[in-house]
Amino acid sequence: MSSKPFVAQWGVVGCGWISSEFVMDITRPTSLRKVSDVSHALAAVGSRSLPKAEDFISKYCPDGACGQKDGLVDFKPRAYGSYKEVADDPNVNIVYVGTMNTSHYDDAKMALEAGKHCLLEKPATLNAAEWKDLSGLAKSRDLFLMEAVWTRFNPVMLAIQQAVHIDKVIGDVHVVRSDHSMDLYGKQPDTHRCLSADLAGGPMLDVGPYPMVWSLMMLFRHPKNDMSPPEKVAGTMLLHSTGVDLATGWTMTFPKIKAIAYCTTNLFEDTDKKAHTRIVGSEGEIVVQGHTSRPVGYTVRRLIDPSRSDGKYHPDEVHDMGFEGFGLSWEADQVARCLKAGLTECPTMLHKETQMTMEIFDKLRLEGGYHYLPGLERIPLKP
Ligand SMILES: NC(=O)C1=CN([C@@H]2O[C@H](COP(=O)(O)OP(=O)(O)OC[C@H]3O[C@@H](n4cnc5c(N)ncnc54)[C@H](OP(=O)(O)O)[C@@H]3O)[C@@H](O)[C@H]2O)C=CC1
Ligand SMILES: O=C1OC[C@@H](O)[C@H](O)[C@H]1O
Repeated sequence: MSSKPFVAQWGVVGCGWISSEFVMDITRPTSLRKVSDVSHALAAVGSRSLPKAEDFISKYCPDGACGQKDGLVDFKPRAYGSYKEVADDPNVNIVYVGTMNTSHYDDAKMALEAGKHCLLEKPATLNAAEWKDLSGLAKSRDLFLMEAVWTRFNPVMLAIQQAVHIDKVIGDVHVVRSDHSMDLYGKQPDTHRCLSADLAGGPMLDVGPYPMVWSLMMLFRHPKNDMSPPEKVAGTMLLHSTGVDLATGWTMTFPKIKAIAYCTTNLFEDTDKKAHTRIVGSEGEIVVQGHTSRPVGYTVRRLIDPSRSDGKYHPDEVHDMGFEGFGLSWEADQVARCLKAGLTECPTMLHKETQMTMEIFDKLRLEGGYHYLPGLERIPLKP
């Protein structure tokens, strides 16, 4: 006899684009992805404007999420004209923060102080000091907190991790090259959230987490690296007239496994969707397809004779793993499992990985000359 699934009861704050993808993904039937241990309910949606929250619910989730459609809970989603009311709603046990970078810290803190778990969009905070404070607050209250780096939970990422770490299909991994760039410069106004200093824009904070996640999942989390942080991190940044970065590149070394990551991001070009991330080992390479944040497949290219450097490969092994939806459901399912198990952090997206990422971004920003406008950081970096 199958037992009833655990239901995560979500409250969503911010009625923008990614929040709409999130609620549509938690509305998709869990059976489509063969999940039966957890489910999702949408308890509340909050916006700075009540009519916007009402419109959001009627457009994306009038009947709630999959758990409501399956009759697992009996409440409907409620609309609120403030974020605080979402956190205070008794049906909400976890708040999804889908607001601007500049209010992530405040919105997550508000949720935690209301006694609610929190899934916080990337970049988690503006600096490492803010994240340290938030993660300490979550721990002290025995609450779950996670930065929403959804790519970690994508089955393509997990299949490649298995192929590289366990099945060793490319031998010893030595190089990860990963890019996430977007063609926005000169095509969007400087008020766009990715170009604006008021909104702490720039590609490093916006899409830099994706080259980072490929590097961390392949190298930092390599069993032989034993979660040792990169020994050396070096970067270069090109600044926009608004003060945010327009292009940033950084390298990270992992000497325990003789590996290096080359990460890049800019606002001048759209990343090549057929080869955004390349993982190279002693016996071949893996080339990832799709968006850097949303991989949909990968190709394994095995060297015919790994002892030679003649560039001759066996025929490509193509793994097409396309899926329906945006791809946030796996992340939501994993968060629900963590809540069910009473965890305060997710084993595959640890607080210390967000901390390390924020420290690297702080270093790249300071060395690159990207300084936030006064007052944006709630906890300023120590000089
Ligand atoms: N995981 C992923 O794939 C993605 C993650 N993101 C992340 O999600 C966050 C939101 O991005 P996105 O959804 O694209 O942005 P949108 O502009 O579509 O929406 C952001 C929402 O933030 C709220 N908000 C709060 N303060 C402000 C403000 N001062 N100005 C404007 N909006 C404000 C608004 O909600 P309201 O008006 O309802 O209060 C707005 O709708 C970003 O931090 C981004 O990094 C973004 C895209 C993809
Ligand atoms: O996280 C993201 O992924 C997709 C991009 O389009 C978006 O700007 C970014 O925030």
